[in-house]
Amino acid sequence: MTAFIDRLADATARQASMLCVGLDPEPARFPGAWKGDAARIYDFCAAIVDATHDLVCAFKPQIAYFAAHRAEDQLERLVAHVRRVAPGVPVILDAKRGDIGSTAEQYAREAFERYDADAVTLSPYMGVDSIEPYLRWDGRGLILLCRTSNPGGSDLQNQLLDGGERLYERVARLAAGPWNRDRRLGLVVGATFPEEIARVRAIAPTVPLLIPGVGAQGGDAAATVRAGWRPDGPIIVNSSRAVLYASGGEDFAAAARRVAEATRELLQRERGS
Ligand SMILES: O=C(O)c1cc(=O)[nH]c(=O)n1[C@@H]1O[C@H](COP(=O)(O)O)[C@@H](O)[C@H]1O
Repeated sequence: MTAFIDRLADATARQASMLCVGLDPEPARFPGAWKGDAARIYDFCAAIVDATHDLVCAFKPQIAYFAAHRAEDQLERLVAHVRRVAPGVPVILDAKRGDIGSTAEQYAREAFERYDADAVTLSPYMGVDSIEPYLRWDGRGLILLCRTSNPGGSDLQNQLLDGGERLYERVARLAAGPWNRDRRLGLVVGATFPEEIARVRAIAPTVPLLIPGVGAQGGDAAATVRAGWRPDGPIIVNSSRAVLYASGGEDFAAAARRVAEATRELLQRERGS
């Protein structure tokens, strides 16, 4: 299998996009007759995929939004749908897993076999043996939480370690160096913290950065590109709710496309400047 980082680079170049649309379906926010109907999760997400797949470098389904509604089968169908309509667009399964090796083997199987994801988000805090099982899956990407977008992310990730390095900086250094076999690792850094994005980019110049937090969380998309993008250092800027719920009406898919298009343009413009 081609490496995730190469598939991502292809999609970014072909679609001229650093935008990732996050698939976080909330039935309570579905339009019209679909409102509150968890059986429509696939239909809702497939409509978003159909409306945006030529504008994105990746899709990122968040597993909890499916599992909470016993809709894992709909997630499987959704990934198959992405494969059909947008075969070159990578799917990042946002699962934030982290466990001992034997359990991690099961999580890896879930992400890469059951859901056929190109990459998965992981917590790095159980150490290198907790991510090794995922590395056995040829070509798949592992994206480690580094400096998350939420306010409480500072509680632990900003702690100073012996030697003067912050915890998130240590994660970035490990992901750029000793842990990064075959360029398989990426890092999550929140759009809400552009200074930390720049710091992570300095430590890990070529590691792909998944950057959530633009749109609903108020992160600065332009500052994100300035801090994180390099010609040889890809960024994947995720927006979920701002795209999915751009309109609560029957025109939700067209409205999602408009927001995705505007966000893509904004990101591309900043890259050129
Ligand atoms: O790993 C993630 O994707 C993630 C990390 C992080 O630091 N912050 C963060 O918001 N996310 C996810 O990114 C998405 C953000 O959604 P919106 O705020 O609606 O764009 C959600 O699926 C979150 O679970």
